[in-house]
Amino acid sequence: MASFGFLNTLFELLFKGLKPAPLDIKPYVFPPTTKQNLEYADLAVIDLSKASTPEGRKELTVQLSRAMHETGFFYVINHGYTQEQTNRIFGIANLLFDNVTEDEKKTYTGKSTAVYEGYKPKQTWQIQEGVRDQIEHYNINRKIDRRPHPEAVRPYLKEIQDFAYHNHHNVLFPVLRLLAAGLELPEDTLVKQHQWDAQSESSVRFMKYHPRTAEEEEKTKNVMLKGHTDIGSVTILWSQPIGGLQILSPDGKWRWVKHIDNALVINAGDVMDFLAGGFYPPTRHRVIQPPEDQKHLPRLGAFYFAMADDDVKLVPHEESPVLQKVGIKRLCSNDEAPTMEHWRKGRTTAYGSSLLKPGKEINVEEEQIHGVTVKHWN
Ligand SMILES: O=C(O)CCC(=O)C(=O)O
Ligand SMILES: [Fe+2]
Repeated sequence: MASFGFLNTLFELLFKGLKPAPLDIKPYVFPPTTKQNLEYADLAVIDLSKASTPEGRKELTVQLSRAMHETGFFYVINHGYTQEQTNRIFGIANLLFDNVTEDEKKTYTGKSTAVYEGYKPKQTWQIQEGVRDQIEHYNINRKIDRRPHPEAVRPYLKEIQDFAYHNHHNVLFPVLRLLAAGLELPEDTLVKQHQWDAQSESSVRFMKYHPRTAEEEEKTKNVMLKGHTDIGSVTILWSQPIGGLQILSPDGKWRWVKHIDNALVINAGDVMDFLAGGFYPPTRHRVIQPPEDQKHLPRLGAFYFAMADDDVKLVPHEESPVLQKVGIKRLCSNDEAPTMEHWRKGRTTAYGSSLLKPGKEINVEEEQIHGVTVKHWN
């Protein structure tokens, strides 16, 4: 036995000696936050570390369900990733845009119109007056080995997989439990509709907004990503210092979302509206040109877009005592309700390419997806 131990140690020493140095990446340096005085939205800050005790969960349920019901956006802090881990994810994200040739990007560009996979090149979406977007994104299903990925990120796939897992289990699940508790439903009601192992498109997305020409800015009135609601149930946005994200407050005013170091910005999408019978409405938001002192900089983002499992029928949880009290706001009848898969395909295929019709409200355009009116804000 002893000699085996010795051989093992010798082997390990030799092997370690031959192993390449740990792979390092150029750290992504976050630019400074804006010095401009902007009108910021007043958003609740949820300390997720409190979710580990029953008393903490009680407190968070009230705080979070009110934020989701009234504002639709909130911050999460103490989510379990350190600032260093977050910085590293942004460093890896940046490789996908800066360290991959245009040719290789073409190879990994998503071919499907019904799901985002791989790259979405710039200029695929209509914004206004013939101007198209300057946003690149790279979308990765949480089961990251479902597709191959560009060479530049292959050494970091484990970290991207861990990132997806962390978003799903350590952020999405606690949030879904608190949202269910806010509807007085069993804690796991929404978690069961978002299973890690189910067929679903819950995905990581890295995005890069490139600065635009003065003409593009003028024609779009500085809108980089039109006002919209998200397709899925919950969106987790990893806060980064370049401004531009705005939410439409209930008083009809667009307000900026302020950056908080290593915080998450979380919002509900259409699917939460369906499942919660209107109690957690999807938040209307957009991205405009960053403030004066940042507008020359590219804007890098990291997100987790959670969707329900593909086979989930998007009907409200009528059994909720809260919904029975306040009433259900239906988007369609239960008979006509789409499944998650139908909704995703309908929304993704139409996004940025369908012909929008003027809506009833000013500056609002509309389209019909599976008989449900979807609005876009200018
Ligand atoms: O870039 C952002 O801050 C928000 C992006 C967004 O709203 C989206 O991709 O749905
Ligand atoms: Fe969005």
